[in-house]
Amino acid sequence: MAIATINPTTGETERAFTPHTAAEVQRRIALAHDAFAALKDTTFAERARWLRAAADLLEAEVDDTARLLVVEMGKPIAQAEAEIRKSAKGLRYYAEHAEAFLADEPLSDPSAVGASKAWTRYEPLGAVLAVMPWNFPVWQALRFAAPALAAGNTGLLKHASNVPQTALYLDGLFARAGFPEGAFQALLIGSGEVKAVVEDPRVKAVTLTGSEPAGRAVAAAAGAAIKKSVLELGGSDPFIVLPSADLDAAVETAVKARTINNGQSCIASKRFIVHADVYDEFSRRFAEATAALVVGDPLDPETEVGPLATESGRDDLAELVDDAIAKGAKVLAGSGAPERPGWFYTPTVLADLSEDARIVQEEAFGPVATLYRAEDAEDAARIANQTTFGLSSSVWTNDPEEQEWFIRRLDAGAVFVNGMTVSFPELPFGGVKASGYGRELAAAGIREFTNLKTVWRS
Ligand SMILES: O=CCCC(=O)O
Repeated sequence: MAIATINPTTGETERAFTPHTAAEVQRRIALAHDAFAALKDTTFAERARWLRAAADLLEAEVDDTARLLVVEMGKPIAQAEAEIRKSAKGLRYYAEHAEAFLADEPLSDPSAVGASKAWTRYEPLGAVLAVMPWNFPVWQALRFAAPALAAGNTGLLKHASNVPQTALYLDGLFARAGFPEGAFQALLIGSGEVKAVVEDPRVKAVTLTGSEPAGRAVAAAAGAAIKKSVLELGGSDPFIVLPSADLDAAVETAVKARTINNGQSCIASKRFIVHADVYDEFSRRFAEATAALVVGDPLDPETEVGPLATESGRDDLAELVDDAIAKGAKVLAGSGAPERPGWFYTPTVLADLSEDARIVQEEAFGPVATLYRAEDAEDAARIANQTTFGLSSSVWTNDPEEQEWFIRRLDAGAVFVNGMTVSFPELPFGGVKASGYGRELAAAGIREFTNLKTVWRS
């Protein structure tokens, strides 16, 4: 795939980039390696000051950067601004908390191990490679960068090929904020070059947010080199509605949850599993609200759903829908690409899916919802757990026992009760099953790329 900004609203190539040469990649890895030697001896306070300065820059430049996001990947402008502000918040969060998260932890009774004192200490690892996706091109990269840099690691960003200008913006951000040269750099390379970077002895670990095949390839390379990896892969998150739920809130949130970011979020609710007692009403209202969404130019503040980010993404989504319809699915709203330039897909609701429809198992990365009728809570949990994914989940019930039952029963990295699945700097983020392993954000996220060193003193 070419490294280029191709505007999804028009289909026009706005700017193309020459990939970094092998020599330039080597130079950048060396710089990241050398920068680590400097960064690991800086204090938490110094790194916190630079993280706050980076947050200030993000906020001051939000208008231009938000437009860049819209041009590169098509999300509605207000959502682009919100993403940048959330990223600034993430930087400030680690500026505030990194030192406490990585504080030494003494053993309360060192005599139990024959020591006068024993403790654990978190130390940074070195240069970490981050392979990041285009769907939240600032937030995803910075939720890696903030804890990594706060801990004293350096970062190398291999961003998605369709967001090169965002990658270059982030490449400059941390140096402008005061971090040592080389602390955070972008590599303009294709996915074929990633394995060699993972294998480079100066690169100590890798994190990837992206597709399952990409995750398998990167994890295999990291495993062969005995390096730590964190994977955040796809999801086909369930949104479960039970009879005691507040239906108004559930319908409103369901529409937002499925179509935020033009339907391209790993933790978007994708499968709507509704108890038979409320199925007819929920599905009617959900389909009506989906059909009423304003689809259009993402730079227009009235637009609720813009184009998909890539032509291939739009075509893959259309294939999934066509396959489901061919196998008997009922279309309650939308379906098909509208007649206009760019990579739009009409927000769609499908019901009565055949078990062998691909969309029942595969992730629909766009504004397409599937509806399932559940006979009871047990049936709802069965449907929710039937995919290979396990990223997040949302369950709507006002019965406290039912809430607790679902928290235990859902195979997912997170359960949101009566709310939309969202990431927060304060909460760990990650999945189980084919959605990946390891955690980003919160204390767990900063500890992933550290050496937990045990110290024993006689
Ligand atoms: O695409 C993954 C979700 C990103 C997020 O909302 O943090």
